[in-house]
Amino acid sequence: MRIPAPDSRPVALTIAGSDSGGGAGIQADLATMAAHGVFGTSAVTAVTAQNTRGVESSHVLPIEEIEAQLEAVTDDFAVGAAKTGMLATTTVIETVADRARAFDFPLVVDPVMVATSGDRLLEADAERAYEDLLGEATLATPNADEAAVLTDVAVTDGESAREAGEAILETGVDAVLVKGGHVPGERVRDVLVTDDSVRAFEHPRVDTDATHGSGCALAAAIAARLASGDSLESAVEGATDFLARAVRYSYDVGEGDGAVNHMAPLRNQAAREPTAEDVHALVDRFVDADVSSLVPEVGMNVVGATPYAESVAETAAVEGRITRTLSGIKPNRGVRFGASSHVARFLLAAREFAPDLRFALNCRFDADVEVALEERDWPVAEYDRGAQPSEIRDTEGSTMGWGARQAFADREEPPVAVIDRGEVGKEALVKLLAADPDALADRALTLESTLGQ
Ligand SMILES: Cc1ncc(CO)c(N)n1
Repeated sequence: MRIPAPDSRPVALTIAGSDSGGGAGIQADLATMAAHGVFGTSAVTAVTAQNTRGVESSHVLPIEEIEAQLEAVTDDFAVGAAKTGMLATTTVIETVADRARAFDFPLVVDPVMVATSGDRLLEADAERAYEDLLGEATLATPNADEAAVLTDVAVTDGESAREAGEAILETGVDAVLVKGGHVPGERVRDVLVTDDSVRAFEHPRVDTDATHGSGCALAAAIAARLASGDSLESAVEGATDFLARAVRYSYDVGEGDGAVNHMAPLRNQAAREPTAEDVHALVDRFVDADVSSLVPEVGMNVVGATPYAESVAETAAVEGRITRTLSGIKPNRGVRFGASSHVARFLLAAREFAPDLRFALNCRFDADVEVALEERDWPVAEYDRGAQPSEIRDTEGSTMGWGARQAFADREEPPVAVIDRGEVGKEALVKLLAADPDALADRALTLESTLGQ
């Protein structure tokens, strides 16, 4: 027999409704907790018949059954934090408020009233019951609509968010996160208000309607992080970052708008090693094929982004680049995450337009390369460094983001090669991009053999 190796985990609890569609409610909360390395327990308040299009019907469990679940969980597990979602009726809210008096762990209350689809999840007039529950809570996470119902303050900007947060603090809750998802604007601003501080957490807005389950995921992520020992501020910071990625890489499921991707951050983490191996294998292929004729003076780099990469630290590349030798080419050091700045930033900026692009490299560029590219008849774009406004160069500190925007914006088909003709002191280069390593290798090797003809 083998000895067991038990895995000890923080425990979190969700008190919420079931979403048969899987994107919100209990299902979202447990997935989010699992994605945070936290063991998730649950007390189901109601069962909804729901999908990505809307809520068909909803059945509230008998109050004794909700209490029995709360009792079963808190009696046995060392719960580190809890969250509430759909509580459905005044009676359920009051029961949870009553139970919460004995909780010795933080409680996050997401005052769920209406689903993203527009369907009600709380009986009419039950909103007032939230006051008692909030009095027992560590954090409330209202969106602008919920904040307006709870306070009569219309949340339209940072100032009104603070005002609404302060009004909700009157219930006795320790902190309020007034979410900005429903407030129009280029950036989403979630404002955390406590008795002695106000702090905004900002993210660029993702142009999507696939936000089903976003509020559930955010509150569950905060609870999971609190259960793991985070401070409130760092739990909110980590959870809003988590949600930003879950929204950008939403699940394309169902006929409706789709749901947030609770697993994107975890899958991204898990993809690091295979991504680094892909870069390694690409470098080996290029060394074996001796693509010297493609290697620029500054050296070539080969970059691989994890599938949900958002930063240079999530791209693998060759440390010290690949350079020419007397007998061929060689990578100067190993493959490491964050090793490329130039090509990695270009790839990340290109992913703002074509998010499936994951691999890129930079090649030498001259008139022969240009002829070879023309012969292949690939979609090719270019940008002119000289045309870059100096303010952008100063604020972004690099030409890569701007260059990618020039090359990718307003095109039907993303380019597979992007020419940078350089300028005085900047070598001309062409960058090749692809969704998978084989496509990148094929393009590089095809370009190399076309050049050799
Ligand atoms: C069960 C349930 N809880 C919460 C929400 C809010 O998105 C939903 N749609 N369904």
